[in-house]
Amino acid sequence: MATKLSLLQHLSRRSFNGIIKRAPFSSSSSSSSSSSSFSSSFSSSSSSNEQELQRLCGEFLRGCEEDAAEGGVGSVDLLLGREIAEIKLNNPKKRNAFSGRMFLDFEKVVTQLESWKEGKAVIIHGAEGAFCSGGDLDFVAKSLMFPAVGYQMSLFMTHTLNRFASLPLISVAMVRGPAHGGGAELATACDYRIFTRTAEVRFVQARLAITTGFGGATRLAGIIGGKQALKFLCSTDPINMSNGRQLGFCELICKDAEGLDITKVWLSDVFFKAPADIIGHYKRLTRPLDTTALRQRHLEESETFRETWGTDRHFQAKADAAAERLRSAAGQRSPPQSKAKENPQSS
Ligand SMILES: C[C@@H](C(=O)O)C(=O)SCCNC(=O)CCNC(=O)[C@H](O)C(C)(C)COP(=O)(O)OP(=O)(O)OC[C@H]1O[C@@H](n2cnc3c(N)ncnc32)[C@H](O)[C@@H]1OP(=O)(O)O
Repeated sequence: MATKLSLLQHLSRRSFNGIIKRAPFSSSSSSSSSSSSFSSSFSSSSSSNEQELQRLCGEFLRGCEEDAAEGGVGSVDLLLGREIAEIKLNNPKKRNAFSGRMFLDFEKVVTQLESWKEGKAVIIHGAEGAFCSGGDLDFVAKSLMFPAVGYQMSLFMTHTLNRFASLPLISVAMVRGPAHGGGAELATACDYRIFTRTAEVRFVQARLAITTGFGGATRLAGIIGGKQALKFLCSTDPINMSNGRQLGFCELICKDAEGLDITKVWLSDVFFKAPADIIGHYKRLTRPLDTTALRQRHLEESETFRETWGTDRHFQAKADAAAERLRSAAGQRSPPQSKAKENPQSS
């Protein structure tokens, strides 16, 4: 097994050599469609750190562009309404997992929202009965299983989610179905969460022998407190309709079919008496006092992620999790009588 794992890692490294060797990202380069807008929201420290962040994020995006050029699946769609924008994660065959193309799309959507002046709120949701199952495991296996590249992904997503969280809009994650791994982290980047009855937020990273990569641990602790966050991150237990409100993680629970409508009504009832610019001011005035410490913690989270990502232990845990999913899918498919035969006392 060890040889197999090392070989896989070697292959992953090779596939990213091209990306790592390419010319460093520069914010002035206009050739790359994705390199448009890294504002300075990640770190308030020196400009050389800022440049390094931009370089690493740019390298990650160029890898995503390659995936998109090779026909990578899925999209992140933006619908601008009069007061509310909707971001739809759209990769339903993979439970809206994030492909390279979707990482690219997401960054573009955040850039577009940064210049949307009329809006009051943004709702993020997933297509067809799921919120988001984290990173696309096929894209991850093909391209990312190398600590340096995992680190790029982590910096990129943390930075982009910080930009998203800083928008002068009320943000809501409308969670229907699974929000696992990076999907759970995405839900923590919103001001509020509304659950449907099937919502299941699970930080499954510990089972994969990795830590959170998109700033989710820091954010979860900010939402439900450090003591509770520690429990859900280590146990990988779900946050769902039975504990979500009590934890202060979600505001409301509604039927699956009504999720979007209820979210819009709730936004309008609670927030929309205020004009858009006043909402923007209050978003700014209610942000955490010590953003420098927060950013520092996010950087620490990305560095911890790099230590755990792409190790033999991670490969093994990922393979075990995949085998477990196959076993449980096969179990669900087997007819009830054969189960009864295996365990005659079960009826
Ligand atoms: C980036 C990293 C981070 O946090 O930093 C992460 O995100 S780590 C976390 C990475 N994510 C995960 O480990 C979640 C893996 N997925 C699951 O546990 C499960 O699929 C659930 C999300 C609970 C959904 O279960 P459910 O029974 O509803 O559906 P299912 O398992 O039959 O999945 C339907 C189809 O979607 C695919 N599928 C599901 N999740 C996927 C993913 N993340 N990447 C690629 N494909 C995925 C399945 O392989 C299957 O494909 P076929 O129809 O072809 O069989």
